[in-house]
Amino acid sequence: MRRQLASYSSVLFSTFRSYVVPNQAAYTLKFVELFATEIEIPAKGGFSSREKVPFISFVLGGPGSGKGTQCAKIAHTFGFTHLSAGDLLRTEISSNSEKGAVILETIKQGKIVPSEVTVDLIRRAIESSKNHKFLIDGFPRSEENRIAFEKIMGAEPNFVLYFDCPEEEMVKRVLCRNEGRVDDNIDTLKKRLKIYESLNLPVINYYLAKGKVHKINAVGPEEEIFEQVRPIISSYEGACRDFKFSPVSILNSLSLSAGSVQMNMTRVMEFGRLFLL
Ligand SMILES: Nc1ncnc2c1ncn2[C@@H]1O[C@H](COP(=O)(O)OP(=O)(O)O)[C@@H](O)[C@H]1O
Ligand SMILES: O=c1ccn([C@@H]2O[C@H](COP(=O)(O)OP(=O)(O)O)[C@@H](O)[C@H]2O)c(=O)[nH]1
Ligand SMILES: [Mg+2]
Repeated sequence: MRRQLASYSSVLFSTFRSYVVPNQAAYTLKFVELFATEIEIPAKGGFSSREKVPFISFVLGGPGSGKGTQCAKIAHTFGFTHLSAGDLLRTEISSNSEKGAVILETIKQGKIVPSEVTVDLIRRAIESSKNHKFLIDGFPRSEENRIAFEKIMGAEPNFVLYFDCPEEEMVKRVLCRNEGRVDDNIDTLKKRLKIYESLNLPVINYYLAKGKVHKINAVGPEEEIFEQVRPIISSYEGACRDFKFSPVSILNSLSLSAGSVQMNMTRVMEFGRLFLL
């Protein structure tokens, strides 16, 4: 069972407010103690207060549904950083690293690269960016991917865009894509479509049940599809702008597992300070 700290917020706020404040330092200390009794500091991962608190959208849909095309438009119009998991993996292949050979073989077979490899590439890309709002395109591709991301990053997406496209249309687009990709051929595509149905749709359903998914009809001219996307992204603009420094963002970025509540202590301190200053 997983819980988000945000769900504790009302309890925490009321508990927090109930303290009498003789001075700020004592107040902060009490606040930290309040958390310290129930937290476990993760060995790695998560974002410290000195780092950014990322505002994250996962962008999902089958191969050829138009994720990359629409992400480019969103990034251009709204200033998101577009992180395509597939592109990150392809860059790793080009670097001729040991991992690259394994990734290439996996992609050729239309299979999913081990989660820790992909999450690590995404984490590095987020951490090395000056931006704080990200589109993560084509990830997570399986429940295992999703769970690994949430565990390693200590964060859930703020929302999910889902490009819903009939298989026939996806096949037509991928086979015409002409980007020289090793996996854009009918044999690999058939495997990718099967994996999409069996492993990726459950991720979309998971976030649907959490009310985080915006479903887009991906058939039609690119510009018309973007007109469906535009108001959705606009609706998050205020939240994005304020997100970086708001206490809610800090809460939202902390994902807690029952039994092993995980949190970065420095973020607790930051949270306390936000209330006191
Ligand atoms: N709305 C659309 N109608 C027709 N073709 C499209 C549309 N959107 C994207 N494409 C084309 O389809 C192919 C797949 O699009 P892409 O954005 O790469 O999808 P994905 O990242 O989901 O695999 C590309 O060649 C792209 O130019
Ligand atoms: O999180 C990811 C993203 C991609 N891939 C691999 O990379 C391929 C291409 O992914 P991409 O997102 O570029 O394909 P698209 O859906 O855009 O056609 C996939 O079929 C997988 O083999 C993966 O293993 N994990
Ligand atoms: Mg793509």
